[in-house]
Formats: sequence, structure tokens, C-alpha cells
Amino acid sequence: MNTALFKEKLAERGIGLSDRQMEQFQIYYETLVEWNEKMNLTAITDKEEVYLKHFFDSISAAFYFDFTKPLSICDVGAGAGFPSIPIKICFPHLKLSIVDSLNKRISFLEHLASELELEDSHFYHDRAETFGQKAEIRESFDLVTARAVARLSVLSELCLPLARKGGHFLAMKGSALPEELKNGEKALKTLGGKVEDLHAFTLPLEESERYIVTIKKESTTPKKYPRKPGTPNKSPLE
Ligand SMILES: C[S@@+](CC[C@H](N)C(=O)[O-])C[C@H]1O[C@@H](n2cnc3c(N)ncnc32)[C@H](O)[C@@H]1O
Repeated sequence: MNTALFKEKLAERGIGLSDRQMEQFQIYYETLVEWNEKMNLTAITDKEEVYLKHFFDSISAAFYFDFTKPLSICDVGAGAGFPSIPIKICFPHLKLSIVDSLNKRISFLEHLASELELEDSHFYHDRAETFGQKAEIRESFDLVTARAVARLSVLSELCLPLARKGGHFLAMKGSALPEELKNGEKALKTLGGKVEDLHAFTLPLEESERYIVTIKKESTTPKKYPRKPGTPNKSPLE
């Protein structure tokens, strides 16, 4: 997707980008490719592919969730910043936190945020399992996002404890989502979540299938979740 089509397709969805925001995406692309030579951030480096499969794909969350409101967001396992940094570029008023267990990726994100002059952005090197047990962090975010981190039953245990009661968890998933949802029912119930919205979406040009699922945090998560690092993955709540 070239930059003109990127801008046009977002405008069609009501997301208008200024010259400065387009420049921020250009800086993001250049910084990603430069740092990718020193560390493993992404397998995708072709410019048009990055704009489609990372930038546009990340922003597609905003086709189905209202990011124009003041929101505190936590992106779990953002890696090179997806989906939350593209969303933050489009909606600069958001208060953003990212937690990732790989310190090198956190260093990249801190550098990137300074290059992009992002305000109100906070980066934590931690595992979601321990982050979600911190009293000052737990159940504090309006929205928790995650793209491509783990299957839904596992991801729910990492993400739902971070969302405040009445807040949301938004997962961006591939074609396995319908199966994951069936297996994730028990986890959602145990952790206080309920599916509110589910959208199938095909990425333009290459037509691959995506799902965006929004889960409402209806009740407080029992204190024992998330369990200790590695346990959600080893013994999922299925
Ligand atoms: C496959 S990458 C996905 C990155 C990004 N969300 C994307 O869509 O491109 C998964 C990321 O999650 C992080 N991660 C995996 N398990 C985690 C955990 N338990 N707590 C925090 N981060 C975790 C990894 O370090 C990695 O950066």
C-alpha cells in the first residue's frame, strides 16, 4: 500500500491524517528498518508492506472502537509498537502504556517515541503476568490491546486483569479466532470478561482475513489472575 493509498483508505474511514502525522509514519518506517538491522523487530521491511500489514492493520482497530474519547490504553506485547503506536499517531490525545517482556524492544520503543515526539507514552519492561499483579497498575486501564501475542484463552489472562471494571480488552487476531473464541469462553468468564463485539475484516489489496474482538470487563478479575509467569501459557484456562 503506497502512502497516498494509505492516507486515502484511512480518510474513507473518517481518519484524516495531517502532513505531520504522515511525516511521523515516515519516521516510524525509517526507524523500524534501521533498528531492524541490529535486532529482530519485524520480518516485513518492504515499505508498502509495512504500511499495509503493520500501520493500516494496526489502525483498523479504530474502525470498530471509538478512539476519539480520552482513554488510557495498555498494549500488551507490542513488540515493535503494534497496534498501539500507529493508533497513538492517529489519536495523539491517548494516554499510552506499553508492556513487553523483551528489553531490546522497549529500548527501540523509547527511542521511537522520542523521534516521533509522542507525548504521554510510557514503556515498561515486564511480563504481563507480573505487571498485572502490581496494585497501582492492575484494573487501571480503560482499554487493553494486543495483536498476535498468544491465543485468546492465554491472552485474556494477560490482558483482562489490566482493564478497569467497565473497560475493554481489544484483541486483533487472524483466521484462527472463531476456534480460539470457543476455547476461550471459560477464560473470559473466569476473568470477568464478555464478548461485546466481533468484526471480521479483510485487509485491502491482499485480502487476508482478520478479526477484531472487543471484550467488556464486566466484573473484577479474581486476585489470583494472572498466575505466575509462564503458567497462563502452560495451563490455559480452557
Ligand atoms: C509476536 S510479537 C507481536 C508484536 C506486536 N504485537 C505485533 O503485532 O507485531 C509478541 C510480543 O509479545 C511479547 N510478549 C510475549 N509474551 C509476553 C508476556 N507474557 N508479557 C509481555 N510481553 C510478552 C514478546 O516479547 C513480543 O514482543
